[in-house]
Amino acid sequence: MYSDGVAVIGAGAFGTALAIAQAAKQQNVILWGRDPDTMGTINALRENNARLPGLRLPGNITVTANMASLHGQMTVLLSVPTQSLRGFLQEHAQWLASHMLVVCCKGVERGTGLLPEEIVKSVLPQAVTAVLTGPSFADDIGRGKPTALTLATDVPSGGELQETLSTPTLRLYLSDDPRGAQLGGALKNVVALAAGMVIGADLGESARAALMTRGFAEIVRLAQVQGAHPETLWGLSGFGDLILTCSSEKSRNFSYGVQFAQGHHMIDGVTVEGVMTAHAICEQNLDIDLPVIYMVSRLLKGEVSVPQAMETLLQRPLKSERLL
Ligand SMILES: NC(=O)C1=CN([C@@H]2O[C@H](COP(=O)(O)OP(=O)(O)OC[C@H]3O[C@@H](n4cnc5c(N)ncnc54)[C@H](OP(=O)(O)O)[C@@H]3O)[C@@H](O)[C@H]2O)C=CC1
Ligand SMILES: O=C(CO)COP(=O)(O)O
Repeated sequence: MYSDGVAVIGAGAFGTALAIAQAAKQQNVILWGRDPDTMGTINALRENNARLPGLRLPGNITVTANMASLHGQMTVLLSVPTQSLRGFLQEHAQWLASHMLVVCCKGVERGTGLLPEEIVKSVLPQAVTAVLTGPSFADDIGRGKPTALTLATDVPSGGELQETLSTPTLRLYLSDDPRGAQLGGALKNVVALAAGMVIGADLGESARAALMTRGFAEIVRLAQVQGAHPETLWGLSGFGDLILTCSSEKSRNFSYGVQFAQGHHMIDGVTVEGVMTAHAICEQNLDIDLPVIYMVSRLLKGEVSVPQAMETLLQRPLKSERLL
């Protein structure tokens, strides 16, 4: 089942890295991107110099902008930004029906509050799906540095998929909680924005640790209310990814937060998933205590400054340190 190879959809940094990693294992890998000129350049250079410079694409990666290259029953890794996922699926639904669709993006859709796998199911109700998430920078994965991720799925063939996608350096742990895994991956980006703002505003590393911990409490709280298993969040897709993203300037979410606090804005065209995810959570008007997540959305909208946000958070009534 799904033994006709691996295709990666989205020739951004992550999609390119996943294709390179899979090329170490699979005989043939397809890397699909929407723009024929861009894909032509990537193919000619055998490098995605715009999104993942310095990494060579092995010869067994077919670089294409043609969805007809997908064939048989493939394992398809969906690596387009969350807010673009629905548009992509609607445009290309006819090519996707027979394949196992593995969602690799991290976020919550604005307007619907849906997680990526739910977006897939809303466009393609019959789709067989899984979620690949956890702590991993594209550059690390592309360079074959050791990485451990969560593969979360309800399908009985999850173990087979785990075998298919694991490589000697990419170690996948199986989970039966796609919802929890996706909430961890989406919400850690919002906390990473906040952590970046703390560092950018020179509020100190102690403040960052406090924010990460209380942000994690919010992630677990929200995930539990939304039907996830709290222990999923203690794993790679939650706690693991939170640590990575809040502590490295390689993270675009963290870096965006740093620059935001210093009055700069990152260039257009850079994927910073936490921005839309923060707003997507807020617009759901959930009856859950989420002070950090809500504050990030207000900061990004310009409703409060970083010093005002910190003062507001510090002045909240004192409480017990219960996680849930
Ligand atoms: N980079 C990383 O280290 C990691 C990223 N991720 C996740 O992977 C997802 C993708 O991120 P990443 O690859 O880094 O982002 P990038 O900004 O590097 O690339 C995004 C890619 O998506 C393409 N794209 C955007 N909209 C569409 C669309 N409607 N149809 C087809 N392609 C589209 C863009 O094409 P174009 O160039 O034409 O605009 C671009 O190639 C995100 O959800 C991110 O959170 C997860 C783990 C690690
Ligand atoms: O998801 C990631 C690491 O696991 C990548 O983080 P950024 O999107 O912030 O770069």
